[in-house]
Amino acid sequence: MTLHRRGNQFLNQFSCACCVTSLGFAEMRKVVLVTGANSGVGLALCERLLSHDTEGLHLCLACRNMQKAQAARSDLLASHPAAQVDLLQMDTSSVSSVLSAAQEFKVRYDRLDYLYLNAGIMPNPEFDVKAFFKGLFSSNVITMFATGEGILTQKDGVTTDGLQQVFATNLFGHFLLVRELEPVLCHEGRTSQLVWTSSNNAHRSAFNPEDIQHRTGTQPYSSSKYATDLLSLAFNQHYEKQGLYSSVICPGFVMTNLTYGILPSFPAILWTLLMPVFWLIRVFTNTFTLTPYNGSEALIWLFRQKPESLDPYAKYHSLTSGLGNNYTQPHKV
Ligand SMILES: NC(=O)C1=CN([C@@H]2O[C@H](COP(=O)(O)OP(=O)(O)OC[C@H]3O[C@@H](n4cnc5c(N)ncnc54)[C@H](OP(=O)(O)O)[C@@H]3O)[C@@H](O)[C@H]2O)C=CC1
Ligand SMILES: CC(C)=CCC[C@@H](C)[C@H]1CC[C@H]2C3=C(CC[C@]12C)[C@@]1(C)CCC(=O)[C@@H](C)[C@@H]1CC3
Repeated sequence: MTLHRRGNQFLNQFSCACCVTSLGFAEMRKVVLVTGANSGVGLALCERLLSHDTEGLHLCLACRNMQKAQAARSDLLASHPAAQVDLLQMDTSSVSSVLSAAQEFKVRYDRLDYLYLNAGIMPNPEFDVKAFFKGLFSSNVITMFATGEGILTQKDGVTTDGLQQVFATNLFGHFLLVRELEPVLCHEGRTSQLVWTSSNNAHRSAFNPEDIQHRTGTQPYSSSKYATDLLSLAFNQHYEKQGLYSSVICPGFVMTNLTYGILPSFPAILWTLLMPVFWLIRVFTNTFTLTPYNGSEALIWLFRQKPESLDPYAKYHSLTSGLGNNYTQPHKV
């Protein structure tokens, strides 16, 4: 009951926004928190951050499953033994878990320089084979491959807090996290960055401001990503004067647990056999980044930028050329 009330209280704050260590000061390592860091794009980002700057960073992996988190930490330390890598238990779909993780974070660290809001799900996806083949022979074929538009729907669930699962996991838990971490994110004389993993699949048509959780539709994933884009814009306005900057990225189409789940009956070997087809498609659409390493390009690119120089109205895309070269390109949201 109490949880429901707290959830609702925060949900009200959220709606408004959407509709428009142990480390001491002596140690000046930048603190980076990554959600959904134990696999896919999040793990590749951690690896690349450590390759970029092993000594200057204090990395904190926020994961719901501590066994997977330990495995990811061991992998990272195997290639970067001098790195500082901590774990934080957090389930972004649960209000109480996010609140206690944020509390724990504030006890452990007194600063947060980069917050990567990356955890995400696309549960019970349904792939419309008929629409896919129709799309293949239409003028929209490139858009279909770049965005997945018109060929994917999902069946959503409800969390124990009474929120829609996709909304809670992809967006609301992250919203709550940012609000709770304000004291470590907003510091005078220092800037911090929020970086959201959004998607090309974010469609305005899927988002209904009267139903921000997408209780009644079949595209909760698209809706949650569109709301992510809106929220980032709103955060930029809200935190402008406090030195906190927010950006959204799309990693492109990446082979990860999330995408394997789209065709669950497809054995892993078939995905591997399809790789030459995907490389060919990449010649026509540079959004087929395919590997988590390539997909994390825009995330690492943003890490290297001065946040003041970023366009708050842009979505930064990880792209891979037909020849396999990675680059980042902004497109207006
Ligand atoms: N793959 C793609 O083509 C694209 C992906 N994206 C986005 O990229 C992001 C990363 O996904 P990707 O790397 O592809 O997929 P993965 O499934 O590999 O990674 C998703 C990560 O999110 C974590 N996660 C899921 N639910 C929760 C939760 N309730 N609490 C905490 N962590 C959670 C997962 O943890 P666990 O291992 O425990 O499940 C995992 O670490 C997502 O936001 C996704 O929407 C956007 C566009 C394209
Ligand atoms: C079986 C063959 C030959 C192809 C399968 C194609 C689709 C499974 C695939 C084509 C474009 C992909 C895509 C996504 C999922 C898988 C596809 C539909 C996403 C929707 C995954 C999640 C995202 O956030 C989008 C950016 C992706 C867009 C492209």
